[in-house]
Amino acid sequence: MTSSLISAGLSTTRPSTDEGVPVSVKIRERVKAAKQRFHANDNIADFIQPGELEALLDEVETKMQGVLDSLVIDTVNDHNTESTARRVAKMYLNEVFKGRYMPTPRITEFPNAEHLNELMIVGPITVRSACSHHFVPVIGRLWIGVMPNQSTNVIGLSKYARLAEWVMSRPQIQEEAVVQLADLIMKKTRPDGLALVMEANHYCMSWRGVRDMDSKMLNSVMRGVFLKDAVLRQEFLSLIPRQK
Ligand SMILES: Nc1nc2c(ncn2[C@@H]2O[C@H](COP(=O)(O)OP(=O)(O)OP(=O)(O)O)[C@@H](O)[C@H]2O)c(=O)[nH]1
Repeated sequence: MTSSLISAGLSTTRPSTDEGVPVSVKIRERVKAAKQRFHANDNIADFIQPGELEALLDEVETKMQGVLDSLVIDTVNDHNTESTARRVAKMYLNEVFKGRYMPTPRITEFPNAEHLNELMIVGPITVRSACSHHFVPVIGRLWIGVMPNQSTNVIGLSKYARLAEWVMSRPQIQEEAVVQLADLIMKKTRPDGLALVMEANHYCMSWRGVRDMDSKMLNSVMRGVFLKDAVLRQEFLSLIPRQK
């Protein structure tokens, strides 16, 4: 009787083997075990367990405080920066890089009852991202052209903007961001064709570095019928009102 009580007590107080292991390490080990990538512009939501995002926020706050300390900023006496480490951690995890940590937005699908296969364009969708190199803003706009498939469902118009936000709210480079978004829309909607144009200001070129205020980066991705049909491609490009 006594011995069974003692062993029961022992088993409830025994420390778990990963106690003290930073939550970022636990998440990283899961991603590695699944042989997945965790580049800056990858989504890792599948590897984060309930409650871990809050623990990750605490961990990033602590590390950010270390950065402020190394920048020799008196966060104890400076009322402006005393909560900056927490603010920056929240901004990264819950706002500007949330597309790494949150699952894919839910997409409402509607039957393509009329078997429509006419060109549809949505835009300009505002792009808010950050460059992977310096973590400073990339702000721009994008246009999406879709040639629906007569036999697949159509998705709600706002969902293009939601998918774009999910992909862009990660550290990105523009060339990879547009390809990621095109792949995602192709996977979700299976249209006959997809055209995507993005133009953006990169603050790493204006706020710092060469400090060129006017140059933008422009790029496009064409898939399916937009690749094969030059007239359709031209129709899309002529309809997007870029100069406004
Ligand atoms: N191709 C591409 N380059 C980008 C993008 N965003 C930023 N860059 C560039 O990435 C480069 C990073 O270059 P590095 O030479 O490693 O960094 P750096 O020494 O800070 O460079 P400078 O910006 O020239 O001062 C810079 O030339 C940026 O302009 C992007 O979306 N695509």
